Amino acid sequence: MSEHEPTQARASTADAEATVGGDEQSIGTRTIIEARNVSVYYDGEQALQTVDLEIPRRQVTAIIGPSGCGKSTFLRCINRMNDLVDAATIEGELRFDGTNIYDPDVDPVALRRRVGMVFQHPNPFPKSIYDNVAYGLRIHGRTDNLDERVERALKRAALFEEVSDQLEKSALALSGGQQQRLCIARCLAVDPEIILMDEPASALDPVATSKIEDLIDSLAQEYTVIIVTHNMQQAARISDQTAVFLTGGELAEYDDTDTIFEDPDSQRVEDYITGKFG
Ligand SMILES: Nc1ncnc2c1ncn2[C@@H]1O[C@H](COP(=O)(O)OP(=O)(O)OP(=O)(O)O)[C@@H](O)[C@H]1O
Repeated sequence: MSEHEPTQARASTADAEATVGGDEQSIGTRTIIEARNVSVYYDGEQALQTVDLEIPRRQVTAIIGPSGCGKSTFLRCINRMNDLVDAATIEGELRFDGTNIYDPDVDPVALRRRVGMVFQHPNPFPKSIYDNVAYGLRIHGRTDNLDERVERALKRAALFEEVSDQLEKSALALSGGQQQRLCIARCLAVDPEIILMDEPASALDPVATSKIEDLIDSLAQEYTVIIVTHNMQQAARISDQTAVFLTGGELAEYDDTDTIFEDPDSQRVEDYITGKFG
């Protein structure tokens, strides 16, 4: 399928890199996130069940499943956003480049610079377009060549051409799709390695959605993208791997996207994919 050609090309690049430097390095190079027995509880109620999952670098991994099955919970584990939820407790290990991000000496703020996040509803600050993108750079004290950094982030988010002559305009005056690409630019400005996206296009119209999908495809050349989506066609179009969570927070199946959609292992996943429930 032609839609999948770019992803196949990315997979080959990752595999080629993975072979550099012997076995140990090859595993470390290809896998960026490794979840081992990750369980999450909210006030003692289990929302994720002993999830084991390895996410490869510089590819798009989709997380799908019915409402309430723990997709966002898993995504929020990867940048420790669940730390901000008092009711949440997490068990197991979640390794980022081999380091357990829940080790006591890991600084969640530093982690969140490396693992950026984009939410369902675009949430630009009530500031100018420029100041939105510069925000994280200023917080992290990276203000040298600020104009260049802002421009680069806007270009990477495929927004620069549309806003280059109005950088001082309020971000809130942009369309919903532009606001979402601005939020992606804000996230990219601080050079993350992973971008978490929680239904980034579900509040957008089809044209804006298609722009976000094209952008995700190009971002995966430089970044690891992990996206939660309710839209199965979207997962099939843009992702290399798909993880299917089912009710109760169980990871039912995880495989190449083509396999999940064309030849899933279990009847339950097939029923979900074919819309029998969910
Ligand atoms: N802050 C919270 N406090 C208590 N329970 C929560 C909290 N966040 C999520 N939950 C519960 O955890 C379970 C998983 O929720 P989560 O939002 O991760 O699911 P989801 O698959 O992303 O759902 P949706 O597709 O509807 O967004 C649900 O039962 C939800 O009610």
